[in-house]
Amino acid sequence: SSSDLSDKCYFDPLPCIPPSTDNRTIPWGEPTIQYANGTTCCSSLDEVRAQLDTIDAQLLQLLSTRASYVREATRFKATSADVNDPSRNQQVIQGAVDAAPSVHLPQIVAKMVYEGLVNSSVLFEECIVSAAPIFRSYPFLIVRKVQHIRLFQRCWKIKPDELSVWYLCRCARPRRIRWSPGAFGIAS
Ligand SMILES: C=C(O[C@@H]1C=C(C(=O)O)C=C[C@H]1O)C(=O)O
Repeated sequence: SSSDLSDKCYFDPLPCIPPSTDNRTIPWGEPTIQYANGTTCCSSLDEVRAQLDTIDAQLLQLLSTRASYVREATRFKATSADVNDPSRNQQVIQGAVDAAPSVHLPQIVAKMVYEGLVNSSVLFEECIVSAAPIFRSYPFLIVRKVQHIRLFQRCWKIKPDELSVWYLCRCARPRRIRWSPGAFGIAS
């Protein structure tokens, strides 16, 4: 029956079915969504799209949360070459494809959405890693002249606004040495 054939649309690979040339009278068939209270959906394309818009907004929120963890993953990767983990990508995609039938999700949707998810996440992570400043921390830095700060910056690729770097400020009184955290360029 036609129901047997549409069941196959939930599995990858999709069945080879010759394209239909029928010109149907719409809406055809019966509503395929049943709510717990016994009512059904949907009676118009607008009603379908209103539901899709609500679901897409929920997906967007979940994708945002996922992206924040994807970003967090970069903190455990030393180089941009470490970002892409093909075996983990495959595990994530295959896990979704395998679980799809249990939640009545077409496997082709699971496969392509999760492929897009991991591939785009890798691009996002590569951008984050490339944009991140090189961060080195030092216990202290003895500085008497602004030129020395500039030299240190050049040698160690330290940015002047990195608060982890402290400068030692020698004050007017000899032997009295004061520790000050702060931005470069204002030391004497
Ligand atoms: C998030 C990670 O980085 C990449 C992105 C992945 C994802 O979006 O699930 C999986 C593996 C990595 O290619 C990770 O290593 O877990």
